[in-house]
Amino acid sequence: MSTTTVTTSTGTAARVADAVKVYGSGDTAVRALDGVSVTFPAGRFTAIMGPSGSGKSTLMHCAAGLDTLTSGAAFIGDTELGRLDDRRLTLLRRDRVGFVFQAFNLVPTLTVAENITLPMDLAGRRADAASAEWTDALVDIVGLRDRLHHLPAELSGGQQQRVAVARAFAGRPDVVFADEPTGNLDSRSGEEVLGLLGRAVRRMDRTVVMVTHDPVAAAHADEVVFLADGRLVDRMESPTAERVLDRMKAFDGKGAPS
Ligand SMILES: Nc1ncnc2c1ncn2[C@@H]1O[C@H](COP(=O)(O)OP(=O)(O)OP(=O)(O)O)[C@@H](O)[C@H]1O
Repeated sequence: MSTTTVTTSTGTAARVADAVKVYGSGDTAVRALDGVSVTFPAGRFTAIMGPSGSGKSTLMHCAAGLDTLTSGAAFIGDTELGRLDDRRLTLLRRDRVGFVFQAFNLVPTLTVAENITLPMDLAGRRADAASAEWTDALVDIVGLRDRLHHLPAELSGGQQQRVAVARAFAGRPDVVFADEPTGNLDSRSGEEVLGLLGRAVRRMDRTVVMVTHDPVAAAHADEVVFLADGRLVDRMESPTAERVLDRMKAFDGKGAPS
């Protein structure tokens, strides 16, 4: 089954070039990103790791168009985010980007089914037969068919996050950004969610970029990029939890390794 909608000619789902992000100004200025260039290839699962405060969330937010860079450029496909006005940026986020957050962020008054289709309903895309078929397939993939008419509060945390994963992929976005998606889950539910993200990439040609603290979570990715002090300091293909943990130990207490 080919479900890919938009990938670019370069096979790049998202990227940032010479990304600098400075919070505040003067003596209190914090350089959260200090010249990061990184590509997130289409059809791949990339994890972003690094010590606390290294700039992981800032990178994700700027790459996803949730925040703006101080200098440099961020692209979704071939579209440079800094060139879009607010309205076009909002539409791009709605139509081409999916999000999974640590806190699930489901709408409590909507059922599981309504939460999953919400982005498409907002975009007026529900009538499309292919979209309906895709959503139906997603419901099975995330294993929520028997919960479709429940409210989020009636689900476990793991089930709620699976709804959030289905919602993120529902509009067949170019890229899904996940910020600590297993941070609120026990290890079994976390494994289920990570397995889902991995299957979406490998079996359905999706693209995932995930920020995580957890080497076990990062091991589900095809590649890990490591940040330290706002800089990209390493990349690791085909990670294992053990190798990621070893790499992270090198950061302990001393920021970027020399
Ligand atoms: N809104 C903000 N205002 C000022 N400084 C900020 C803001 N957001 C982040 N920072 C600072 O920017 C740096 C990078 O923060 P960021 O949250 O991106 O790191 P992180 O690697 O995601 O950290 P963690 O793993 O602890 O979530 C930190 O020094 C942080 O204190």
